[in-house]
Amino acid sequence: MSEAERVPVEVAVGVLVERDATGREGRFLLTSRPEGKVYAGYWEFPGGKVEAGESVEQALARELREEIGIRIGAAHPWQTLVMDYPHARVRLNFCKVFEWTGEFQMLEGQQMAWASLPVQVKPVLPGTVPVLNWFAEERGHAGPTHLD
Ligand SMILES: Nc1nc2c([nH]c(=O)n2[C@H]2C[C@H](O)[C@@H](COP(=O)(O)OP(=O)(O)OP(=O)(O)O)O2)c(=O)[nH]1
Repeated sequence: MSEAERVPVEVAVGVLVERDATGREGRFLLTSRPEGKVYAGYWEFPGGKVEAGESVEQALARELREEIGIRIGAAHPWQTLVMDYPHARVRLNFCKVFEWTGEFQMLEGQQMAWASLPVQVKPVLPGTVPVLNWFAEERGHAGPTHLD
């Protein structure tokens, strides 16, 4: 099958963003991919594959509970992006999340980092780079968005 014909796997991705009292957006949460997964150790936004019968929002709530131990409030659909990796073609459904409850627990042995631009943790996953560019646009950030 050619690249263009591969049906994308739907992925729900949570972009947790801190907001101040005026609603201005601040730091966002990055997590590292656990050992044993493709791109282990690369930094991304938490999330995972949508299972049969689930909506993106349901998948996101489940993944964030399973992976980082929190319960989320509303998921706000933000951007979508299809990425072709050698291992899979994925459609990333990025949702912003501003409200959650519970303590963060890295239940798969990941690491977490509250980040702002330019992101200091590395390496970042290829699918993370466009998100940093969207943040840069929204925030009027000029210059690099992450370290190489
Ligand atoms: N979670 C997440 N996945 C991303 C991001 N950017 C990106 O390209 N991806 C890709 C990597 C993977 O190919 C796919 C997500 O699959 P995954 O392996 O994390 O999903 P999962 O937790 O359901 O994993 P599994 O049950 O199959 O082990 O999307 C991102 O920011 N977050």
